[in-house]
Amino acid sequence: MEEKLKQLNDCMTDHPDFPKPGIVFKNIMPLFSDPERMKLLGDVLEETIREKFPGCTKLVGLESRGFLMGMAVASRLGVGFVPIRKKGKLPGEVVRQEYTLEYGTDVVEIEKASLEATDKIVLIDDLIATGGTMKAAVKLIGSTEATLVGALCLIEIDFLKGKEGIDNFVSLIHI
Ligand SMILES: O=P(O)(O)OC[C@H]1O[C@H](OP(=O)(O)OP(=O)(O)O)[C@H](O)[C@@H]1O
Ligand SMILES: Nc1ncnc2[nH]cnc12
Repeated sequence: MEEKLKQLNDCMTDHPDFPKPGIVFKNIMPLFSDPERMKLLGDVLEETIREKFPGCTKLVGLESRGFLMGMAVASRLGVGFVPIRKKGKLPGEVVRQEYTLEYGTDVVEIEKASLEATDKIVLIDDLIATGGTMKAAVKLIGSTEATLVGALCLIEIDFLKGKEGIDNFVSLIHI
C-alpha cells in the first residue's frame, strides 16, 4: 500500500498560487490520463474500502472530483454510485443542504430516489482541505433515511484539520 500511494503521489502535480494567491493546488488529473495509474488508483481505493468499510452498499461522490474517485472503484466493489451536486443540477425530488463558504453560503443536493433506507453510505472525494464540503455532505446524508458509515478522501491537507468532527474519516495521502 505504501509504495502504491507513493507512486500515486509522485504523479500528481502541485501548483502554487492557483486558483488564488496562497493556495498550493494539488492536481489529481494525471491519475486519469494514464491507464496504469488509473488501475493503481482503483486498487488502492478498493483495498481501503474493503478493509475499512466492508458493509458499504453505495458510494456517494462529491462534485466534481469525487465523481472520478467514486467511478474508479464502485463497479470493482459491486456497489452503486450516487452524486452530490451543487444546487439546481439534479432533476426530480432532491434533499438539500446549505453550507458556509469563506464568503457566503452554497447548497448541495442529492436525488431522493437514489438512496434507500437500507443503504450504508461511504462518502468519497479527492481531497479534504477545510472540510466544509465534506461536512455539508455528512449533514445531507444525515437528513436522508440511509446510514452513513464513513468518509474517504485520497488526500488530506493536515494543517487545516478539516476532518475534525467527521466520524469514521479515512484519508490516504497527507500533505
Ligand atoms: O475541504 P474543503 O475546503 O471544502 O475543500 C475540498 C473540496 O474542494 C475541491 O472541490 P471544488 O469545490 O474545488 O470543486 P471541483 O471538485 O468541482 O473542482 C475538492 O475536490 C473538495 O471537494
Ligand atoms: N489545495 C487544494 N488543491 C486541490 N483542490 C483543493 N480544494 C481545496 N483545496 C485544494
